[in-house]
Amino acid sequence: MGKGPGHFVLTERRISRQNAGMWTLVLNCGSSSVKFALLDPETGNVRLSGLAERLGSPEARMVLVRGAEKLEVPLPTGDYAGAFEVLLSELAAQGITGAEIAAVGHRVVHGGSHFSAPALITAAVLDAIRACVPLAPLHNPANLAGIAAAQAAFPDAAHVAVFDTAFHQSMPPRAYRYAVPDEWYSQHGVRRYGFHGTSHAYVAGEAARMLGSDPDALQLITAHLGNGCSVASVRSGQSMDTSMGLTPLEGLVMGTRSGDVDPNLHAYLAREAGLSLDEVTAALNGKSGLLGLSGLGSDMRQLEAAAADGHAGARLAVEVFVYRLAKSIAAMTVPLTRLDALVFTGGIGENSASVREKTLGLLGVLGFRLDSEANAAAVRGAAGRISAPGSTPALVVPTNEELMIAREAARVLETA
Ligand SMILES: Nc1ncnc2c1ncn2[C@@H]1O[C@H](COP(=O)(O)OP(=O)(O)O)[C@@H](O)[C@H]1O
Ligand SMILES: CC(=O)OP(=O)(O)O
Ligand SMILES: [Mg+2]
Repeated sequence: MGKGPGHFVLTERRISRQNAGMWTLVLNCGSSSVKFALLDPETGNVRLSGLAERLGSPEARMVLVRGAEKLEVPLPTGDYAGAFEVLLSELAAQGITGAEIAAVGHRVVHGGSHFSAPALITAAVLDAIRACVPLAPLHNPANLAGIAAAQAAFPDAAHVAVFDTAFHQSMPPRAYRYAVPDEWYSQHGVRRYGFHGTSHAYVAGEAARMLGSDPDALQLITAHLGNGCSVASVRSGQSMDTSMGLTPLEGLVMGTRSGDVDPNLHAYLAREAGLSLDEVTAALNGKSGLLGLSGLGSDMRQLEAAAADGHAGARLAVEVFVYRLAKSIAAMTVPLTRLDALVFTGGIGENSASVREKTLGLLGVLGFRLDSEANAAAVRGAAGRISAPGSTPALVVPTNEELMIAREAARVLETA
């Protein structure tokens, strides 16, 4: 383990920070992409960030962002190891050695019921992440491969897993239990886990700052609307309920995911269309949602433009997306005694004034009235209140999962 100045010294049970001011690398390894950011968890200052896409294909490439500069690098091997090699040489080019990376914070999608907080990655933690592979077959294997590649590339750093599910471990049984045979829960872990916890927690904290309130006194609904979408009910800084479930397929309409459907769908399509379980599951995850409804694409920007041009499928997709979102937001009021604010975040929540306007338009019953000017201004990273005076407050709060993961990783090191 690292012993030089500026390293975290890892002993079996203890870690001590020898030198502040080191960098934290945040990694979000998906099935075909790696997102990363090198930042200072105290200031949030991002030194370098990037995205490696189309891994596993000959077109694999990495886009590196240094300040205002963007640079595209091909990845001939197309794998995680190749992506880390490019990252290491880019760090070296910037005068940062791997040894200056004190911690690597890994986004891990599914932690099951094992984790209600981030964890220093040990053999036991890796076993627990592996045990959750059947619950997240698309996400967790990629997270594990990313951890292995990063441990090889940055052997002296402390590696910390930050789980999407952890924040939602505070949900009570009435929110996380499904009405199914008890042994499915007790023997197979069939329950609601919820995801995007890092983002829901971050924007709830930022909303409290914007409102000038104590987070412990606030009752919020947070809507994370990216490629994956979920809403959460957050009371006193704790998740009380959320729309995603056993897996990230449940709940809202998403880019390519269906969200809620009738649970008889698999059996019906097997009988009527001769589809296998795997084929239906793959279509519900990859060919449904905005893509399935529009027949055009999964990208909200593209669909809004096509809808404006009169494309019927795009119009329907946006309409169903918004209707289902509003319905889920209404459902998230149930654990609350009042609603202090609704918070929009994620690529769609932070940028689509039109989705926000339509959603609040369906939620007049909850006391929402839009401030159109403020709504139009809250785009491209601008935070703000988009509700009119006297309305139930609605806010736009840009998420920053990377900063939250970096802070969580730093917190694990400080308390270990
Ligand atoms: N200006 C915009 N107007 C509408 N939608 C937008 C805009 N900018 C980004 N989006 C949408 O945000 C979504 C991606 O969200 P993002 O949070 O970046 O995704 P991810 O979940 O992959 O991190 C896409 O549907 C994209 O079209
Ligand atoms: C868990 C999940 O849905 O993540 P993402 O939105 O990154 O796909
Ligand atoms: Mg995102």
